[in-house]
Amino acid sequence: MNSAPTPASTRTRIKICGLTREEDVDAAVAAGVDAVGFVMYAPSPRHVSAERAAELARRLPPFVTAVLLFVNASAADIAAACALLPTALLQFHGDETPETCLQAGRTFMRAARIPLDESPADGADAFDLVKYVEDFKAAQAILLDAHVDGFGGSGKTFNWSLLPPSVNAHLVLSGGLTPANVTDGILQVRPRCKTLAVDVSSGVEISAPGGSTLKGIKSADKIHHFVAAVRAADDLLAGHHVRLPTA
Ligand SMILES: O=C(O)c1ccccc1NCC(=O)[C@H](O)[C@H](O)COP(=O)(O)O
Repeated sequence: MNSAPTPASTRTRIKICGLTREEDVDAAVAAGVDAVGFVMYAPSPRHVSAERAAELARRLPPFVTAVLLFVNASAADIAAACALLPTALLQFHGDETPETCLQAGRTFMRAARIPLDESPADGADAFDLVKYVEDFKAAQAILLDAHVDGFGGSGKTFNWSLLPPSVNAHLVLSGGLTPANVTDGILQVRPRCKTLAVDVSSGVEISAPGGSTLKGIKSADKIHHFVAAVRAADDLLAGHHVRLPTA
Protein backbone atom coordinates (compact mmCIF):
# COMPACT_ATOMS: atom_id res chain seq x y z
CA MET A 1 0.00 0.00 0.00
CA ASN A 2 1.31 3.49 -0.72
CA SER A 3 2.01 5.52 2.38
CA ALA A 4 0.41 8.63 0.88
CA PRO A 5 -1.17 9.71 -2.39
CA THR A 6 1.16 11.21 -4.98
CA PRO A 7 1.12 15.02 -4.68
CA ALA A 8 -0.63 16.49 -7.71
CA SER A 9 2.50 18.45 -8.57
CA THR A 10 4.35 15.23 -9.37
CA ARG A 11 1.46 13.55 -11.20
CA THR A 12 2.34 12.44 -14.74
CA ARG A 13 -0.39 13.74 -17.06
CA ILE A 14 -2.00 11.26 -19.41
CA LYS A 15 -3.41 11.56 -22.95
CA ILE A 16 -5.38 8.79 -24.61
CA CYS A 17 -5.39 9.23 -28.39
CA GLY A 18 -7.44 8.01 -31.33
CA LEU A 19 -10.85 7.99 -29.63
CA THR A 20 -13.89 7.38 -31.83
CA ARG A 21 -16.64 6.23 -29.45
CA GLU A 22 -18.66 7.81 -26.65
CA GLU A 23 -18.04 4.87 -24.29
CA ASP A 24 -14.28 5.23 -24.72
CA VAL A 25 -14.35 8.96 -23.99
CA ASP A 26 -16.39 8.19 -20.87
CA ALA A 27 -13.98 5.40 -19.83
CA ALA A 28 -10.96 7.69 -20.25
CA VAL A 29 -12.61 10.41 -18.16
CA ALA A 30 -13.62 7.89 -15.49
CA ALA A 31 -10.03 6.60 -15.34
CA GLY A 32 -8.78 10.12 -14.63
CA VAL A 33 -6.91 10.96 -17.82
CA ASP A 34 -6.03 14.59 -18.56
CA ALA A 35 -6.53 14.70 -22.34
CA VAL A 36 -8.17 12.81 -25.16
CA GLY A 37 -6.96 13.00 -28.75
CA PHE A 38 -9.00 12.99 -31.95
CA VAL A 39 -7.24 12.06 -35.21
CA MET A 40 -8.06 14.53 -37.99
CA TYR A 41 -5.90 12.61 -40.51
CA ALA A 42 -8.25 10.89 -42.99
CA PRO A 43 -5.99 7.91 -43.90
CA SER A 44 -5.86 6.84 -40.27
CA PRO A 45 -8.26 4.06 -39.22
CA ARG A 46 -8.85 6.20 -36.08
CA HIS A 47 -9.91 9.26 -38.11
CA VAL A 48 -12.97 11.21 -37.02
CA SER A 49 -14.41 14.32 -38.62
CA ALA A 50 -14.14 17.65 -36.83
CA GLU A 51 -17.90 17.51 -36.29
CA ARG A 52 -17.61 14.08 -34.67
CA ALA A 53 -14.68 15.24 -32.54
CA ALA A 54 -16.78 18.20 -31.35
CA GLU A 55 -19.65 15.84 -30.52
CA LEU A 56 -17.38 13.55 -28.51
CA ALA A 57 -15.62 16.49 -26.84
CA ARG A 58 -18.95 17.73 -25.46
CA ARG A 59 -18.81 14.72 -23.09
CA LEU A 60 -15.65 16.03 -21.45
CA PRO A 61 -15.89 17.62 -17.99
CA PRO A 62 -13.94 20.79 -17.24
CA PHE A 63 -10.13 20.42 -17.10
CA VAL A 64 -9.97 17.40 -19.43
CA THR A 65 -8.42 18.67 -22.66
CA ALA A 66 -9.47 17.78 -26.20
CA VAL A 67 -6.50 17.42 -28.56
CA LEU A 68 -6.88 17.72 -32.34
CA LEU A 69 -4.22 15.79 -34.21
CA PHE A 70 -3.20 16.95 -37.70
CA VAL A 71 -0.84 15.53 -40.32
CA ASN A 72 0.11 18.12 -42.99
CA ALA A 73 -3.44 19.55 -42.97
CA SER A 74 -4.38 22.69 -44.87
CA ALA A 75 -4.72 25.97 -42.99
CA ALA A 76 -8.41 25.95 -43.95
CA ASP A 77 -9.01 22.48 -42.48
CA ILE A 78 -7.17 23.41 -39.28
CA ALA A 79 -9.19 26.64 -38.96
CA ALA A 80 -12.49 24.80 -39.57
CA ALA A 81 -11.71 22.23 -36.89
CA CYS A 82 -10.59 24.92 -34.43
CA ALA A 83 -13.87 26.77 -34.97
CA LEU A 84 -15.75 23.67 -33.83
CA LEU A 85 -13.43 22.96 -30.88
CA PRO A 86 -12.31 26.42 -29.76
CA THR A 87 -10.50 25.22 -26.63
CA ALA A 88 -8.74 22.20 -28.15
CA LEU A 89 -4.96 21.82 -28.01
CA LEU A 90 -3.44 21.18 -31.44
CA GLN A 91 -0.97 18.39 -32.16
CA PHE A 92 1.06 18.55 -35.38
CA HIS A 93 2.26 15.08 -36.33
CA GLY A 94 3.39 15.43 -39.93
CA ASP A 95 6.12 17.49 -41.59
CA GLU A 96 4.84 20.85 -40.36
CA THR A 97 7.42 23.62 -40.02
CA PRO A 98 7.60 25.95 -36.99
CA GLU A 99 5.98 28.64 -39.13
CA THR A 100 3.10 26.36 -40.15
CA CYS A 101 2.44 25.44 -36.53
CA LEU A 102 2.42 29.10 -35.50
CA GLN A 103 0.03 30.07 -38.32
CA ALA A 104 -2.75 28.15 -36.60
CA GLY A 105 -2.62 30.73 -33.83
CA ARG A 106 -3.34 28.16 -31.14
CA THR A 107 -1.42 26.41 -28.38
CA PHE A 108 0.16 23.35 -29.92
CA MET A 109 2.25 20.25 -29.34
CA ARG A 110 4.78 19.18 -31.95
CA ALA A 111 5.48 15.52 -32.54
CA ALA A 112 9.11 14.50 -32.92
CA ARG A 113 9.33 11.19 -34.71
CA ILE A 114 12.34 9.37 -33.25
CA PRO A 115 14.01 6.77 -35.52
CA LEU A 116 13.71 3.21 -34.24
CA ASP A 117 17.25 2.38 -35.31
CA GLU A 118 19.90 2.73 -32.64
CA SER A 119 22.40 3.59 -35.37
CA PRO A 120 20.77 4.53 -38.69
CA ALA A 121 21.97 2.05 -41.30
CA ASP A 122 22.32 4.64 -44.02
CA GLY A 123 24.77 6.68 -41.94
CA ALA A 124 22.24 9.45 -41.54
CA ASP A 125 22.83 11.78 -38.63
CA ALA A 126 21.18 10.71 -35.43
CA PHE A 127 18.00 12.64 -34.58
CA ASP A 128 18.99 15.85 -32.77
CA LEU A 129 16.21 16.34 -30.22
CA VAL A 130 17.95 19.27 -28.53
CA LYS A 131 17.99 21.18 -31.84
CA TYR A 132 14.41 20.10 -32.62
CA VAL A 133 13.24 21.51 -29.27
CA GLU A 134 14.99 24.80 -30.10
CA ASP A 135 13.46 24.89 -33.58
CA PHE A 136 9.98 24.40 -32.09
CA LYS A 137 10.49 26.54 -28.99
CA ALA A 138 6.98 27.99 -29.49
CA ALA A 139 5.46 24.55 -28.85
CA GLN A 140 3.88 23.96 -25.45
CA ALA A 141 5.33 20.44 -25.52
CA ILE A 142 7.26 18.07 -27.74
CA LEU A 143 5.62 14.67 -28.17
CA LEU A 144 8.19 11.91 -28.69
CA ASP A 145 6.87 9.21 -30.98
CA ALA A 146 8.44 6.33 -32.88
CA HIS A 147 9.31 7.19 -36.48
CA VAL A 148 7.36 4.71 -38.57
CA ASP A 149 5.60 4.67 -41.93
CA GLY A 150 2.17 6.25 -41.72
CA PHE A 151 3.29 8.97 -39.28
CA GLY A 152 2.00 7.52 -36.03
CA GLY A 153 -0.30 5.29 -34.05
CA SER A 154 1.96 2.35 -34.79
CA GLY A 155 2.24 0.66 -31.41
CA LYS A 156 6.03 0.71 -31.78
CA THR A 157 8.48 2.00 -29.17
CA PHE A 158 11.76 3.78 -29.80
CA ASN A 159 14.83 3.32 -27.61
CA TRP A 160 14.20 5.63 -24.65
CA SER A 161 17.79 5.24 -23.41
CA LEU A 162 19.07 7.03 -26.53
CA LEU A 163 17.37 10.30 -25.55
CA PRO A 164 19.67 13.13 -24.45
CA PRO A 165 20.28 13.24 -20.67
CA SER A 166 18.74 16.71 -20.44
CA VAL A 167 16.04 18.23 -22.64
CA ASN A 168 14.82 21.74 -21.82
CA ALA A 169 11.19 21.11 -22.69
CA HIS A 170 7.90 19.70 -21.50
CA LEU A 171 7.88 16.26 -23.11
CA VAL A 172 5.15 13.78 -23.88
CA LEU A 173 6.42 10.21 -24.14
CA SER A 174 4.54 8.29 -26.80
CA GLY A 175 4.95 5.35 -29.15
CA GLY A 176 4.13 1.78 -28.21
CA LEU A 177 3.31 2.50 -24.57
CA THR A 178 1.31 -0.16 -22.72
CA PRO A 179 0.28 -0.87 -19.12
CA ALA A 180 3.31 -3.20 -19.01
CA ASN A 181 6.02 -0.74 -20.10
CA VAL A 182 4.80 2.77 -19.22
CA THR A 183 6.13 2.66 -15.64
CA ASP A 184 9.63 1.97 -16.94
CA GLY A 185 9.26 4.59 -19.68
CA ILE A 186 8.41 7.27 -17.12
CA LEU A 187 11.26 6.25 -14.82
CA GLN A 188 13.72 6.42 -17.73
CA VAL A 189 12.53 9.66 -19.34
CA ARG A 190 11.08 11.78 -16.52
CA PRO A 191 14.55 12.76 -15.14
CA ARG A 192 15.61 14.11 -18.55
CA CYS A 193 13.01 16.87 -19.04
CA LYS A 194 11.12 19.76 -17.43
CA THR A 195 7.90 17.79 -17.06
CA LEU A 196 6.69 14.56 -18.61
CA ALA A 197 3.29 13.41 -19.80
CA VAL A 198 2.46 10.16 -21.56
CA ASP A 199 0.34 9.43 -24.60
CA VAL A 200 -1.09 6.10 -25.76
CA SER A 201 -3.30 4.76 -28.50
CA SER A 202 -2.64 1.14 -29.55
CA GLY A 203 -1.66 0.03 -26.06
CA VAL A 204 -5.16 0.59 -24.69
CA GLU A 205 -7.08 -0.80 -27.65
CA ILE A 206 -8.94 -4.08 -27.79
CA SER A 207 -6.62 -6.86 -28.99
CA ALA A 208 -7.16 -8.37 -32.41
CA PRO A 209 -5.86 -11.63 -33.91
CA GLY A 210 -2.18 -11.69 -34.85
CA GLY A 211 -1.08 -9.30 -32.12
CA SER A 212 -2.78 -6.27 -33.66
CA THR A 213 -5.51 -4.11 -32.15
CA LEU A 214 -8.93 -2.84 -33.19
CA LYS A 215 -7.87 0.67 -34.24
CA GLY A 216 -9.93 3.34 -32.49
CA ILE A 217 -11.70 0.83 -30.24
CA LYS A 218 -10.40 1.23 -26.70
CA SER A 219 -10.51 -1.20 -23.78
CA ALA A 220 -11.74 0.38 -20.54
CA ASP A 221 -9.81 -2.29 -18.66
CA LYS A 222 -6.55 -1.48 -20.45
CA ILE A 223 -7.11 2.25 -19.88
CA HIS A 224 -7.58 1.56 -16.16
CA HIS A 225 -4.40 -0.56 -15.98
CA PHE A 226 -2.46 2.04 -17.97
CA VAL A 227 -3.43 4.79 -15.53
CA ALA A 228 -2.54 2.55 -12.57
CA ALA A 229 0.90 1.89 -14.05
CA VAL A 230 1.47 5.62 -14.54
CA ARG A 231 0.51 6.24 -10.89
CA ALA A 232 2.92 3.52 -9.82
CA ALA A 233 5.73 5.38 -11.59
CA ASP A 234 4.69 8.63 -9.91
CA ASP A 235 4.76 6.95 -6.51
CA LEU A 236 8.18 5.43 -7.19
CA LEU A 237 9.52 8.84 -8.22
CA ALA A 238 8.00 10.34 -5.07
CA GLY A 239 9.86 7.76 -2.99
CA HIS A 240 6.84 5.73 -1.96
CA HIS A 241 7.04 1.96 -1.80
CA VAL A 242 4.64 0.52 -4.38
CA ARG A 243 3.58 -2.88 -5.57
CA LEU A 244 3.73 -2.62 -9.37
CA PRO A 245 0.35 -3.45 -10.93
CA THR A 246 0.10 -6.66 -12.90
CA ALA A 247 -0.47 -5.98 -16.59
O1 LIG B 1 -3.19 7.31 -34.15
C1 LIG B 1 -3.09 7.35 -35.37
O2 LIG B 1 -3.75 6.62 -36.14
C2 LIG B 1 -2.17 8.34 -36.02
C3 LIG B 1 -2.11 8.40 -37.41
C4 LIG B 1 -1.24 9.31 -38.02
C5 LIG B 1 -0.46 10.17 -37.25
C6 LIG B 1 -0.52 10.13 -35.86
C7 LIG B 1 -1.36 9.21 -35.24
N1 LIG B 1 -1.40 9.12 -33.85
C8 LIG B 1 -0.61 10.04 -33.09
C9 LIG B 1 -0.64 9.83 -31.63
O3 LIG B 1 -0.54 10.79 -30.87
C10 LIG B 1 -0.55 8.43 -31.10
O4 LIG B 1 -1.10 8.40 -29.80
C11 LIG B 1 0.94 8.08 -31.01
O5 LIG B 1 1.43 7.95 -32.34
C12 LIG B 1 1.16 6.79 -30.24
O6 LIG B 1 0.43 5.75 -30.87
P1 LIG B 1 0.63 4.25 -30.29
O7 LIG B 1 2.07 3.87 -30.59
O8 LIG B 1 -0.37 3.44 -31.06
O9 LIG B 1 0.35 4.28 -28.81
